[in-house]
Amino acid sequence: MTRNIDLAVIPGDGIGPEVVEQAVRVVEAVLADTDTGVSLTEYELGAHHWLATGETLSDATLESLRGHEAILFGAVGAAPGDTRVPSGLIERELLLKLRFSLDHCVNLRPSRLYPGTGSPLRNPGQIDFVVVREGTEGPYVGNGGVIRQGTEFEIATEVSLNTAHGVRRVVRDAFERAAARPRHKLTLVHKHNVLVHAGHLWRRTVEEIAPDFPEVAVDYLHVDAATIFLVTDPARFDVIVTDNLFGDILTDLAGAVTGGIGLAASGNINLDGTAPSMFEPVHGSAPDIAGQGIADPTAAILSAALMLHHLGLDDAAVRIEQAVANDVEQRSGTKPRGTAAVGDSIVAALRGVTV
Ligand SMILES: NC(=O)C1=CN([C@@H]2O[C@H](COP(=O)(O)OP(=O)(O)OC[C@H]3O[C@@H](n4cnc5c(N)ncnc54)[C@H](O)[C@@H]3O)[C@@H](O)[C@H]2O)C=CC1
Ligand SMILES: CC(C)CC(=O)C(=O)O
Ligand SMILES: [Mg+2]
Repeated sequence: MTRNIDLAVIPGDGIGPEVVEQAVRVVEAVLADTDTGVSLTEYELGAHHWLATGETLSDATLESLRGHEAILFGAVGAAPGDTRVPSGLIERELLLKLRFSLDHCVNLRPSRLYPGTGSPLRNPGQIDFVVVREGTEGPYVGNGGVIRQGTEFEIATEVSLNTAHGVRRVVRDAFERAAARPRHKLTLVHKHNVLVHAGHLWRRTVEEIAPDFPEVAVDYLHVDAATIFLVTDPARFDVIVTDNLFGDILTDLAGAVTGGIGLAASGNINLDGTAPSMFEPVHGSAPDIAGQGIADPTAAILSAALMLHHLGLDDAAVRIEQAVANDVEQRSGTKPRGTAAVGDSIVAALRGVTV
């Protein structure tokens, strides 16, 4: 064994543990054929853990997580109707606290229509783009408040925070990704016709950085128009750069048009290596299907592949992606399989893939 990767695993709530179990199996299977080993440390966190202990994410747990090379994350959050868990508590005090504390400024969300995947679109074309969503700022920072609560004069604010530093590093990362991809195209998505303060910062930043990447063609869409094109002509996109909220919404839509949210992977990237990056499916804890063994683990498995790329284990990552592509190709027209059956099938498909 020449290398051992030290992973933290946070299965979370609902379908999180179900899909992470399959992702871990696939990582272990792909590395079994290599001289890289893997150590896993599981962290019990999420709404269920808060109900049992009152802990969302303690400083000690956060410090311990910092010591790992990467984090594989399932999903967290209670069912929207579960009144035992205050809405937003787990999302803010666990998930967003992790992303913010570990400086996960780039939320990387690739979207690819695998051959054989059913898209709800009649003529989807070749969909292969990546959304570079800002991950630590925007309207998700909790900058707001309520006054005169419960009265007819109640005022609630939720202020979007955008720093020059935060926007610049994400935009530069998006340009670098566009330059490294064959089509060399970058689309800024915002709403700068109305959100003139934040929007103009994003726009000026793109204009400032563009000359460093003359090979990258830049265009711009307002977010409402972007939703149209994601449905009518998703093949036009290559790299999209956008803020935290718009990126959240666009990537669920992107998941839907590329065959379902159960296929959509993501990475929360710490760009300067000061903390571990974290890899998770785009979807949430899906309380409506939790415990039934029917969640699609493919998004979690593809997130694990993104993690292996990030750790420099490109051959292992490409093998997983190819095994997924082979498996997905055989799905068309067949009965949906359960979570474990999809994991079995992808582990089996790995055997036939060499790089
Ligand atoms: N990263 C995270 O941990 C996230 C957590 N959440 C939390 O998850 C909980 C549920 O949120 P929702 O808005 O319902 O979003 P969701 O993504 O959990 O579910 C939306 C729909 O997609 C389906 N779905 C999701 N993943 C699937 C999979 N792997 N296979 C098959 N179907 C799948 C669900 O059954 C549901 O019908 C909430 O507490 C929310 O705050 C939501 C999004 C991200
Ligand atoms: C609960 C949100 C903060 C997470 C989410 O929906 C996402 O990151 O896609
Ligand atoms: Mg989301």
